[in-house]
Amino acid sequence: MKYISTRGNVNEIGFIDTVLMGLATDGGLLVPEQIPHIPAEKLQSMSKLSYQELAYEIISYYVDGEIPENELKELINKSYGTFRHPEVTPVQKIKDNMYVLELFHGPTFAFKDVALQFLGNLYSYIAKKTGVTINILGATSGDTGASAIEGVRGKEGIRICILHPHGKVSRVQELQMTTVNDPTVLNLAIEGTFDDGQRIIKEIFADLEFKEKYHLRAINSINFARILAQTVYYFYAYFQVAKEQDIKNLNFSVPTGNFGDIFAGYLAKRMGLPVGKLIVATNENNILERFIKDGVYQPGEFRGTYSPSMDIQVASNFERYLYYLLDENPSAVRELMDQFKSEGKIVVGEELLRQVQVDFAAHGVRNEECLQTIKTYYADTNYLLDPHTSCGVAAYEKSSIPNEVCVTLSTAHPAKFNEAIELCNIEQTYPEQIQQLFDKPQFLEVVRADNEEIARRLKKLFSSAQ
Ligand SMILES: N[C@@H](CCOP(=O)(O)O)C(=O)O
Repeated sequence: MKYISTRGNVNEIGFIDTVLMGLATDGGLLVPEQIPHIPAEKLQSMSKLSYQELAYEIISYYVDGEIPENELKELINKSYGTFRHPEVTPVQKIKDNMYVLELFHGPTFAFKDVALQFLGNLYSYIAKKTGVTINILGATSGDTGASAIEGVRGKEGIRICILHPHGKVSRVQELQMTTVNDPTVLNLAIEGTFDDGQRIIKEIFADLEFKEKYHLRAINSINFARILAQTVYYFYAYFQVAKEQDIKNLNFSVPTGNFGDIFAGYLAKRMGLPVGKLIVATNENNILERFIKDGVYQPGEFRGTYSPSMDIQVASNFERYLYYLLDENPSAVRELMDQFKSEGKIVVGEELLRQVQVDFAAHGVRNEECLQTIKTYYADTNYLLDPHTSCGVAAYEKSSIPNEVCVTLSTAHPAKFNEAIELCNIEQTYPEQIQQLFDKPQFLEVVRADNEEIARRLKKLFSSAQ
């Protein structure tokens, strides 16, 4: 399997080099040259596998022999051995036609653990095998940061710097990241939004001399390994629901900000999984909803919401989707991305929009609607939704397919977002791992959202001895 850039100016590379490159050197995103297609009979045989066995099958298509079978299996087993549920990502039926895929049973209680436990172990494996240095730079709107730190901390030869928007993540998200006291971990709280952080890291990655000199690696979903690991749970969910229901195509409602999680579902569909509609659930930061409904991709004004992990304007993985929408034509992608840079928007015509709407539906959930959905579901089903999952469920309810079977991705545990839960007058019990965070000291520095300032901090962190 070879990987290429959505913008067409990177020579094809293998899986490990793709992981190490993160953001493509031409500014685009790396994608497989050809998406593998899994025949129906093979899918049938996969349906009985455990999560770990299934992960091995799916991931192997993309690793394509670069990691020996026993080592890849070991890496996968180690990654999912840290999950609190034997099924890793269990599916719960909430009501007729409505399932929730619980992705929050990993160490930091968010779906990011599914990919970042894997990526942390993968980086460690690559470092040991090849001797390369792994210095990670990432941006978070709340969940990726803690999950990435948890995925790599204590692993020899790995250092990590995470930017988060100061005061714009939940209390628990902040504590999960900033109570880590380790010289190899640097938390910078930037004065700005997640979009500022994501822009800064992309600009720093684009400085190829700096990237090479300091061995910068990515943990955000710009790294294809993130998408790949997230693809597995779409297959797993499909197989679990198919055991209970006679389904042909299964719909998924996906709370999304950076378009990574839903792009993983799109990839699963292109691999042959019978997926119906992918419902894009956003909050009031609804650039993706507007694109899917009207074909106009244009950032709006930042809105603080109860689902801070989705407080995102510019969705990184949108470019990967554009690449497929534009028939894998890198020049067309380049042209649109240049237009986005110069004019601040991308507009697609009616024909392309029709294609978009074949695969996707969308709903942007208002703040009040998010809280109301938490309250209603708690009252009716006794199931406590976190505010991101609540957006997913609300988007499903608003879509035109409420009589078809749908799985909503539950991206986080409600204990991470008590700010919203307490406004619903619901008292929750914190899991022990979260409760203990409240007594710990914090380690973070507040900095200006300024490339030079961040680069200065990085040089210091990445030049220090481990
Ligand atoms: N919602 C994310 C934002 C970063 O997204 P990623 O999938 O690219 O890591 C977060 O919680 O940090």
